[in-house]
Amino acid sequence: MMRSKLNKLFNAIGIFKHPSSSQSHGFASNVRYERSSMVTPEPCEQKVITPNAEETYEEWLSDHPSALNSFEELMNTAKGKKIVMFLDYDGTLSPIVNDPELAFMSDAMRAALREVAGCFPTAIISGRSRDKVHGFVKLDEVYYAGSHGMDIMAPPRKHKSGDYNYQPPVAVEKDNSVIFQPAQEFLPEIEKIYDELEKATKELKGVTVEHNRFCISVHYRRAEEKVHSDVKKTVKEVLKKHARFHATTGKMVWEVRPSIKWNKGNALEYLLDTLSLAESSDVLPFYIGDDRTDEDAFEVLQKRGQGFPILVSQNPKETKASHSLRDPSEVLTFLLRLAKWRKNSA
Ligand SMILES: O=P(O)(O)OC[C@H]1O[C@H](O[C@H]2O[C@H](CO)[C@@H](O)[C@H](O)[C@H]2O)[C@H](O)[C@@H](O)[C@@H]1O
Repeated sequence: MMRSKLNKLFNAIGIFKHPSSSQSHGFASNVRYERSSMVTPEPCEQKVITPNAEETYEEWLSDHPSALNSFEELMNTAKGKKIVMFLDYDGTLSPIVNDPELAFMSDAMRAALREVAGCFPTAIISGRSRDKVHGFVKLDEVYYAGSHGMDIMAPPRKHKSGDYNYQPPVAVEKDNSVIFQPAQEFLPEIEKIYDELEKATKELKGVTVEHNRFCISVHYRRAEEKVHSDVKKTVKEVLKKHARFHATTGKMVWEVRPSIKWNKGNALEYLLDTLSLAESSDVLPFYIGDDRTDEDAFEVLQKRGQGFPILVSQNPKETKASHSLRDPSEVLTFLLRLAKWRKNSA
């Protein structure tokens, strides 16, 4: 009720067009290929500007209560359940900053994450390359899925054969872990696209291209507003030559990715499976994320009817998350409370 009222308001004032999230949803028993397409949302952040933003946020909170204020309630559900913690990186574990290379995680956040990972299986599912996010987080007790879930370092237990029709070209054991990379065959073309994007954006001041291994980010946070539409045109132009790829929008970024039906939601399911928890009725997954691509994982939890999808946002946003946290500092508090709860209940 409240949500639909808000949506009407947003539509009426022409802001906040929430796209269907980046890839198709549900648990893919196969990795399927999608027709290449550019998504249509404008390359801008989901900003909500209202005369009385705080009041609107309060209203939104009644639909997506703070995970901190609801902590006791959440933990009542958790009793006797196996908690698994999934987290996004940028905007969740680290604050959004102008330079993507400087999105460091605080020592306090690292310590909290280490605590949580000592209590529950913990995974980070990021749009960044797996190596880069590991470089920021620097914890070996956490599982990492990079490139929006297209590059997973899973626990040292192979998924049950037969669950996935698609087998990656290479599933290697490394440091006792399994690497799952459903988009491996796209790598040579990704290199070409990266070079083309670098060349095509060279003259666009403030625009940078980030190689995320199985996807590429074209950042325009540091570009003047008048350049934003040129960025979109450039990305579109480059993609015309690459029919097996498409682009989605994030926070001041275009993300170019292979058109396969594999997203953060699939990565979440895959990791649950490797933990032997996919079929378990007493698993309780949490997923905390701030961006559109996290909605795919929220939807998986919603469909499973298990666990808590938590959106990190200071603004009202349409989301499949059940709960919310305002910013990474609230994520930190939440992680600390969770670890403390575990220790007290053990
Ligand atoms: O899935 P995530 O871990 O949230 O990654 C999504 C993108 O995050 C990064 O970009 C965003 O954060 C940057 C640093 O705060 C910011 O400068 C940028 O404007 C944001 O879009 C990352 O650099 C991208 O490659 C990821 O795709």
